[in-house]
This record gives sequence, structure tokens and C-alpha cells, in this order.
Amino acid sequence: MTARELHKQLPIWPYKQRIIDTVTGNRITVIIGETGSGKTTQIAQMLYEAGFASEGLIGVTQPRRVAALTVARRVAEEMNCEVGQEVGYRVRFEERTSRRTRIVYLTDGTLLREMLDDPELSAYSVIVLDEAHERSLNTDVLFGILKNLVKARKKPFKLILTSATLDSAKFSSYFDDCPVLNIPGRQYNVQIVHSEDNHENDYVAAAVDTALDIHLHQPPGDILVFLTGQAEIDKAVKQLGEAIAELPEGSCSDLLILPLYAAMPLELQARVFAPPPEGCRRLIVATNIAETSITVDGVVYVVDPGKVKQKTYTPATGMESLQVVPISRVQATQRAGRAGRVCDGKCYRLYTTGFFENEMSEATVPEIQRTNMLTAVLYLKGLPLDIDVLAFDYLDSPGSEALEDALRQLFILDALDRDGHISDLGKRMAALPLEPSLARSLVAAADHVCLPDALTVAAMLSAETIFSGNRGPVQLLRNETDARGKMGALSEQARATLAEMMAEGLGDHILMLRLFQGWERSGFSPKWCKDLGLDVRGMHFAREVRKQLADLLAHAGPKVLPEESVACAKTIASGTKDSREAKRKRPSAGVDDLRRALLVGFANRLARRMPRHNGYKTLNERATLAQLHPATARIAADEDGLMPEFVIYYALVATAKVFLNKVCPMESEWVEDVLPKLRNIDVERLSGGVTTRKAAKRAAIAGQVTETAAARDLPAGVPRKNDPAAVDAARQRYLARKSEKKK
Ligand SMILES: Nc1ncnc2c1ncn2[C@@H]1O[C@H](COP(=O)(O)OP(=O)(O)OP(=O)(O)O)[C@@H](O)[C@H]1O
Repeated sequence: MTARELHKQLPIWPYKQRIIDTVTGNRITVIIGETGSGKTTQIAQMLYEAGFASEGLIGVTQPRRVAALTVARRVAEEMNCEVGQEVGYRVRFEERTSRRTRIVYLTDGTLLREMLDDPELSAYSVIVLDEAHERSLNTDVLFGILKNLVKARKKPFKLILTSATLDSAKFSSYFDDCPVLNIPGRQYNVQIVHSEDNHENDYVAAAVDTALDIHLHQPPGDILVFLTGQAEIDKAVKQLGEAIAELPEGSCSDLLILPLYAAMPLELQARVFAPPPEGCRRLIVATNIAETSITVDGVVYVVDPGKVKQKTYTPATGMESLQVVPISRVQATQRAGRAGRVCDGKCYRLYTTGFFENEMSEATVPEIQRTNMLTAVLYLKGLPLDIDVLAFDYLDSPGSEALEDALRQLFILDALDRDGHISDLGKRMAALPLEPSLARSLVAAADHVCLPDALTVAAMLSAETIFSGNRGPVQLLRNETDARGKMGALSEQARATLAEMMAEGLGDHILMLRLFQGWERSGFSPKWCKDLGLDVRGMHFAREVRKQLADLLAHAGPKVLPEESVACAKTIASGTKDSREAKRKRPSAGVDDLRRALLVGFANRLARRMPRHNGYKTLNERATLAQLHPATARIAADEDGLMPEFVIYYALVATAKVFLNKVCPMESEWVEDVLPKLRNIDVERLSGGVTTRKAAKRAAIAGQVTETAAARDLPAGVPRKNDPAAVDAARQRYLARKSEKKK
């Protein structure tokens, strides 16, 4: 049967009329259905057939770009068209749509950015927020904005939320008591097998063993293994290779091992979705980017060690921690759901039933409650809706501390004025899909005419791995004395090249620049990378990102950059060598302009050395003591052996100790210009004169309701200090809803 014939047999199809009727009769609908029942691929097609796309596009959001791409491909196949015709996609750096397009799969971040130019989303008649359970930061922000838009927009607009696993009562109550449709049934069964022991520290080895065991003893079908990150995946692939080498010759010749993670060039990701050679079994080793939405045609076995790498941000200190933690039960269900999509499947959980039931949390903590709110707040401020971010209608609030921290940082980056209004610079930054510090650095670099170098640094920072085998430049250089040669010592010549680059003594950003420039001079030779101990894939990824960033700046045009920088961005984006003009401007003697641009962008991440000491103290609200990370590229000390007084850092991380990660030294006289801005920031004024807590308290007193209820009812953007009308409006809305409920 073809994809076109198959899709109408999915469990969701018998419910087509109910879905259409509910969506027709309501502004907002929640749809819950088993994994693989057809939510992602079918609902948009049903709505299309029912005529919902005649007045505008049907947009379906995904938390990840790989999902948007592959699902669009599948739906195009089912609708018998090319991607970019009736069905298209839009993700950061890439778009395939045309005037014929009626259904668009796009990432939640892309939709959010589209709202900056078109806050009414006038091109759309329906938005489906898929995988709502994942609670990605962008999806959570969209919840609040779209909930308001549904009421405010004159042109009809429907909002649909879909998931396999969702707290339906909570969602329905937040979305004005909208109906919840439960779609029972799944197409294929997945047998769950729990292990007898929990694998705390040896889960990579256990996953490798299980995968090989499946290959040797189970009937045909591809295998999908979940691990937590690139380094772990590389390790598992290596271990698989070693284990296979010990097996009788030929026993695994038909096994094709494929890694899959986000920081991997797109064409390599695509290999996973291409049909394997005849008679081959695929073994895909992936991060949780493979957890939701995507179907790898052929996967029958899933190996789930139950771990995920989770980033947590503490607003009080600006500290980030990246830890491997147990997944939630919702995630375990999603992972198992990757098997059993094209036939019955089997999921091997490398943890006990007891662990699943008693130790794992029910749902994942929403990203909005554990992340830096900087980017989200910049978008909210960038929308022409006068949103008061502190009183915004969040499903789960990030908390006033996180929001106030974001306001403070955005003020330091010149994105907000003293009253918390977005500045012109802020608008330029919001137009770039980058974290605000990088966006600010690029804008400053364009003004300083050192854009090509700033693009290189931004791209290199975005690659997960630059050096191979978990080594930094310092370890690589030390390797010369590694008698065992276990880590693959560098050749004399390579070491000399690296030592020469490090001799500049300007830390990580500048070393990254030099490495990229050296690679460029070698004609982007993979051998050059390998010789220097660099990760070829990581470097290619950085090169790709650099090109895409340039492309993006070229498209953003004079709205964001001066004319000459737009021209320079175009040249880089076109893939030809940098123009002579750009080369001429590229400082060969020093990199001061670039460092100054970085200082402007990372003024929110400055640290000052302690007197007569090589420890640093961060210059944010709660000064935190930290040390330079041992893997930091060489920074030249002064004659007294002291490090530079000021550095900027990319992240403040807590492992065994607190470290400044990826550091660039700054000249004291440059920093003197920035310091006054960091002192005495008036957060109360930045937040419009009132904090969430105060606003909620006031509304609660006025409306005689609880503070939580009042906070939920505070309309976006209004509870200003001297605005009793707004507080009254909150009260009225609450009372109206209450009496509605009683009826
Ligand atoms: N690329 C593909 N190749 C083969 N079959 C596919 C593909 N994409 C989807 N399918 C089929 O369509 C079914 C429905 O997929 P869909 O993604 O719409 O389900 P879903 O309900 O959204 O699942 P989830 O909750 O896991 O995202 C799959 O179970 C599979 O049988």
C-alpha cells in the first residue's frame, strides 16, 4: 500500500468528523491521542480537506527542526505533492514553501519570530501546537500569546493543542475551559521490557550490549537507542565497533550504525531517514531529538536507558548546570512510541518497573521554569502588543526572579530602555534568531566592521564539540608528554601550529577564530582538522552555521545592519571566499575590534579578578566566585603572574567547582565604559513600576480572590502602577469567568 492509501487507516481517521465539528464549534481544542495515532501528520490534512485552509494557512508547530522537516516530507508524500507545494516547512535558516502552500510545518521558534512582523498571524487560519506536553520554552510562550490572539483577532482563527500525554484538566482550564477530545487506540502494539537492574553509571555500556543482543537474536527491524549527547553517542559508536570486532567475522556485516544529534550537519541527519541498503539493519544512536514526532520508517526496537541531559539555569546567580537526569514517565512513553509505528514493536527499558513507577516524575519540568528567560523576554518585548512580561498569562509562570533577571540583562545589552521598553537596538536583536548576547555582538561587530570574524566566533560557539575526544587545547598541548600515547598525541608540526595560535594569549574566542582561519587556509581540509585534534564534524557544523548566520544577516538587511555589512554577509553566505573588502578590513595584527564587539554583547557576563588573586567574581546581581575552567585556552598573565582584571565568559557552570567557561580577556579601559551601566539597575522601573507579586496582590485585594487566581487573570501588559482601571478589569474578568463556570 502507498503512503497515500495507508494514512487513512490510522486510528485517528474514524474521528475525523468529531474533530472537524469540535474545531468548527470552538476557538480552542485540545486533542489527546496515543503515540503514532496520526495527530502530527493527519489533523492538518483533515482540516485541509474540510476547507480550513481556504482563508489562510494551517500551521503545525514542532519543538525541533528535524521533526518539522521529516513530517513535512511525509505529509507531502501522502498528499502526492512535492515538499514546498501544498505542504511545506519553515525552520531557522531554511524554508520550503510557495504560493501554493496550504499546510506548513514549522518550529515553535520560527512561529514566534513570524509574530514579530505579523503579530496577528494574518497568514494563518489555524495553528496546531503539536507535542504540547514537551513544554518547550517557545511553545509555552506561544500558549499565552495565542490564547489572547484567538479572542482578539477579527479574522477567524483556530488554535489546536495536541499531545499523547497531557494534563487535560489543567490545559482545558487555562484555555478558557476548551473541549478536550480523547482519541483512543493505537495502530500497533509496543511490548515493554524492563531490565532487572537499574543502570546508573554504566548505561552506555548496557545500551550497547542490549542493541547488539537485539541484532544477534531478534527478527529483522531497525533499532533506535537513546543517549544523552554527542560525546556519549560517539563513545557508544566506538564501543559498538570494538564489540563487533570481537564477534565472529561477518556476524554484523549487515549492521549500519548511524548517530543522530542536533549539532550534526543536516545532510548527515538526513542519512538516518534515507532507506538503508537492501538487507541491512539500521542501528540509530540518537539524543532525545528523536523522541517526539519523528518516525524512522523501519524502527521496531527502542533501547531506552531513561536518561536525558538537562540544562538548568539559576537566575539568582546566572549559573547554568548541565546534568544527566532521569527522564519523566511522559518521555518514556514517547520514546517507546518510536517503536510500533510501522508494525508491532518492542521497547527495552534499562531500568526497573519500580524505578519507572516510583522514581521517575510524571511529567517533565517545563523549560520555562528552568531556563534563562532572556530570549523569550526579548521576543515578548519585541511584539507590538505592549506586553508586561511580569504579569503575562503563563500556563506555569517562570517566576518573577527569572523575569526580572532577564529584564536586567536586556537592559545591560541596550535592548531595553530604563522604562523597560524595547529600544531600536533591541528590535534589531530580536529580528535575529540568536541568543541576545550573540545577536548584540554581531550587531556591534557590524558597526565595528569586523563582522566576518564575529560570525566565525558565533558559529564556533554554537558547535557542541570543536576538539575531539573530550580534550581541550590545553590537554592537547600537554599531550606531548603522554608516553602512553593513548590520546593520540599530535605531531610536532601540529603542536607547533596550535602552540603558535595559543601564544596570542587571548583565550577561547580568539583561539576559535584562529583555528577556523587556519582551517579555511587549508582549504577546509579534514586532514588539517584531524592533525590538530579537532572534531571534523563539529568544524563542518560551525562552517555551516557561519554560512547560515551570514545568510540570515543578509536577509535581515539594512533593518538590522549597516549597508556595507549586509554586502559582506551576502558574500559569506554565497560560500565564495570573503570579499577583498572584508579581508582588507579583517585585522591581522590584532583583534581588538572583535573583542570590543564581544564585550558589548557579553556585558551581562562579565567577571572581575579578585585583588591579588586569580579567582574571579561575576559582575551580576549576586556576585559569584568562580575560576577559569581548566580547559580555557591560554590567557596571558601580567609580569606578576596575575590574570587580566576583566574577562567575559560564555557560561557560568557548576560542576565540582564553579567555573567560567569559554573566556575572553578585556582591557580595563574598555570595561570602565560599561561598568556604570551595571550599577544601580532599577528593576522596578524596568518592569513597568510593578512586579508580578505586587500586581497580583493588588488585584487580589480588589477582586477578593486568591493571589494565584488574580495573577492568572491579570491581562497582559496592563497592570501598571497607577492604573486602577486595569486592576478592576482583571477583577471583572475573574468574576465573569467564575459566574460562567457556575452556570
Ligand atoms: N516517515 C514515515 N514513514 C513511514 N510511516 C510514517 C512516517 N511518518 C508517519 N508514518 C506513519 O504514520 C503514523 C502516524 O504518525 P504521526 O506522527 O502522525 O503520529 P502521532 O500521533 O503524531 O505520534 P506522536 O505522538 O508520536 O508524535 C506513524 O505511526 C506511522 O505509521
